[in-house]
Amino acid sequence: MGYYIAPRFLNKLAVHITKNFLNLPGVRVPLILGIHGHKGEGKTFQCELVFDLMGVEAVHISGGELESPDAGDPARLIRLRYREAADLIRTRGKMAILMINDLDAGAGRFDQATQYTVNTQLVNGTLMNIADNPTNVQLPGSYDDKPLPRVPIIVTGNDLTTLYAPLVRDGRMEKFYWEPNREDKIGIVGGIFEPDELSKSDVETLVDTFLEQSIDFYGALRSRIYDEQILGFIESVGFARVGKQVVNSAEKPPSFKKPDFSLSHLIEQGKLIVNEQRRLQELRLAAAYNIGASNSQPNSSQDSAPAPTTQYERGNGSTRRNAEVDPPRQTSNGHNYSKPQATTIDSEVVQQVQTLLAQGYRIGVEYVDQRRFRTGSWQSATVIQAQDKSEAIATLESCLADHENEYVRVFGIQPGDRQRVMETIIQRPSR
Ligand SMILES: Nc1ncnc2c1ncn2[C@@H]1O[C@H](COP(=O)(O)OP(=O)(O)OP(=O)(O)O)[C@@H](O)[C@H]1O
Repeated sequence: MGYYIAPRFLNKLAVHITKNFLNLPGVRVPLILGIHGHKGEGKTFQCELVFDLMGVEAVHISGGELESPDAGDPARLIRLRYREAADLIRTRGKMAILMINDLDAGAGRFDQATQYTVNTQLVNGTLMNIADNPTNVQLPGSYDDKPLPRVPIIVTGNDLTTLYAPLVRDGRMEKFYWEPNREDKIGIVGGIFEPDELSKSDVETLVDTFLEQSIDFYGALRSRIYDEQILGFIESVGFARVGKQVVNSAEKPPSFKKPDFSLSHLIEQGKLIVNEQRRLQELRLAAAYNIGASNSQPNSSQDSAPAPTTQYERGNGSTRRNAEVDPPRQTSNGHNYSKPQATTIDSEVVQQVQTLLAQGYRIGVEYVDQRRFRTGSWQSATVIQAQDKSEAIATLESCLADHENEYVRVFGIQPGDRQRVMETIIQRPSR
């Protein structure tokens, strides 16, 4: 496969790395480069391509390593890996960097309801400390007074605003928002399909047909084209024997003839993948399961109304409607629901809010525009702290007004483990 690196990406990374190895008089160079943007757009992959091209040694940490049951472990790991990279520079005389993938997944705070753990605080603090003193990074229990070479740090993430704000300030972290434009996509997709001899115009048509899709989609599409042949192979060997044939087999590995990489076939298969994405977005089975789970909460308040068990869809335009909501109802213990006030919000949503508040949940609100809806890149609008239903509904109404013509969803945030329940899309843009 002919890998293509978008020139903007290459330039940004090459300058950041090189600048950190130069001694520019009177210039304070940020140690960290934060590459952020939507998922699957090739942030990590292209970093690796740049490291290969430039002969840079990369020492990795992934976001998943930044939590641990033992407080302090991840911060120690960062210092350890930083010193490993410094050692590579010293002993091999090569450029080396520390690469932290998906930093926000490990050290971010996704909404006001998620708390910093001791580890996330320490990780943010450690990175700040290293950015301020890159030549003096010590491990607990020992002190090395020999200054270290400076090791540039590259972090990737979807939303770096979830990190501790002083860490991302300009002196410490240079930011690079990566969103490939049409030209970048044509170059990258051309590289992905290079072995399949797709013409330039076919690549352009493919990109234009699925312009909203991330780079990841095209890799998945290429892999999917092989599915028909693989199924043919499984059927020829037999479903029961295929395991023996492909794992530790003495026989020659199967070979496949070149599948149909015609443009029309690619578009047809691409549409199937898009349909699957759409179903995933719209079905939201997890939300339905959560609703079921929250219904069976043993300690749910007696005053709370039964939670709706299914999601509902809007008709045309928006889910919101002008409604004088439900009349007061009486619970089994004789308590009245207070009569809801007139609101522009659908009565089911009002009831959902009431249920969540009664069960002690906080209410998260997220929004996303039409384009990002397809990639599932929801952003936090607010977490409603109000205990009082009218106040909560008023906040929700103002959120809906702020995000008119965008998707808006609400969900309950369980106290303690902060799990989401009853996630429901309450507004959809009118097209
Ligand atoms: N330049 C490229 N050439 C070929 N394939 C690429 C290129 N860039 C990305 N890809 C494909 O896209 C996939 C996703 O890329 P990558 O994991 O780097 O995305 P990301 O932006 O880091 O995503 P996330 O934010 O979810 O971690 C890769 O596994 C690869 O298949």
